[in-house]
Amino acid sequence: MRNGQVLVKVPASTANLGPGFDTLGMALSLYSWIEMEPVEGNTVVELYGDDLGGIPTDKTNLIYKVAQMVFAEAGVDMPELRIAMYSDIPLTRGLGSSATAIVGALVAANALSGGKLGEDELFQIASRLEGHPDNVGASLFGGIVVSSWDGERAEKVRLEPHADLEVLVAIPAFQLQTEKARHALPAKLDLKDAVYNVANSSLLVAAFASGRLDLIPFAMRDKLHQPYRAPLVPGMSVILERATEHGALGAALSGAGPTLLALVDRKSARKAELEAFLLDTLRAHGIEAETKWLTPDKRGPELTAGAAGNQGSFMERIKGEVNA
Ligand SMILES: Nc1ncnc2c1ncn2[C@@H]1O[C@H](COP(=O)(O)OP(=O)(O)O)[C@@H](O)[C@H]1O
Ligand SMILES: N[C@@H](CCOP(=O)(O)O)C(=O)O
Repeated sequence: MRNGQVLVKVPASTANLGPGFDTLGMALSLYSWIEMEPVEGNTVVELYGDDLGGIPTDKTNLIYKVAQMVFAEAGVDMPELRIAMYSDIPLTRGLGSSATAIVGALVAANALSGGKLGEDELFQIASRLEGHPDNVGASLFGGIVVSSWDGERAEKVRLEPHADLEVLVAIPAFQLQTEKARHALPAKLDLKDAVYNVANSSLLVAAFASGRLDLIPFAMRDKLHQPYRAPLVPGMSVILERATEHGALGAALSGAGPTLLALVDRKSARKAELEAFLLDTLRAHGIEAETKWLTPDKRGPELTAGAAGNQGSFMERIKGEVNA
């Protein structure tokens, strides 16, 4: 067991990117910070940030439970822990907050147990815990991650995002549990719709891999999950249909929603128009939302090791990075 603290900065993620349900993920420049250190006495979980209300601060916390799994897997005795977390990622909005917590806990606990588990082992555990590999893959490897999980093993290829890709998200003021949005999906699909999605998801991956941003408007269309989730997010159908008329390369529900996401060419002169279109459309459907301009995160988790009993508060240690 390593002494001292470890601090991990983990990116948020957007899953699916339209047609790539449970397969495509992209890391985003919106972050959570998780600090972990073994302590004498009892485990404490400190949560900072406006949006973390309701998350348990005892040993039922997801981060603690994931750390427990890592220590068991690495064959190391479970220590009592001090866990601190600050997050700029809104919870339950389709920006992969649960994946971020899982990945941050895995990376931090693995570092404390001497780095016994490799990246692939962490990816397997994370996919199993999350139940799909798209968000955890993006948060763990950064960039755009194409993954496939058969219920036992996940494989992935990471793609470097195009330098001109920018991302606009409109985050509605209401929460939507991923589980609820998964229950809105049908048990069976029409063959025509399945073919449509296989084709578009494959084309989208090829477009990302070859830098063909011009193919995004065509390839980002989906018939597998978004039509069924549309009733859960008023205004979503209009945004998905018409965002390209307002300067987007393509638009999608981010993960299971309710956040809506538009891919944009960084050089576009129509960013203000697009942002107004998203906000006005949601407002016309009775939904207040907040927009953020983001970029794809290319680094994945960033780990810093500090000394035990570091001076200053957790927030002082990450100050300067938050909202940077
Ligand atoms: N830091 C955290 N500690 C504990 N649980 C968390 C943390 N972050 C997220 N979660 C759990 O994940 C849930 C959100 O996951 P989910 O419904 O998949 O939405 P999303 O991942 O899109 O934000 C939260 O309601 C909470 O239970
Ligand atoms: N592929 C999943 C992605 C869920 O992402 P989240 O960020 O909403 O948790 C799905 O579409 O259900």
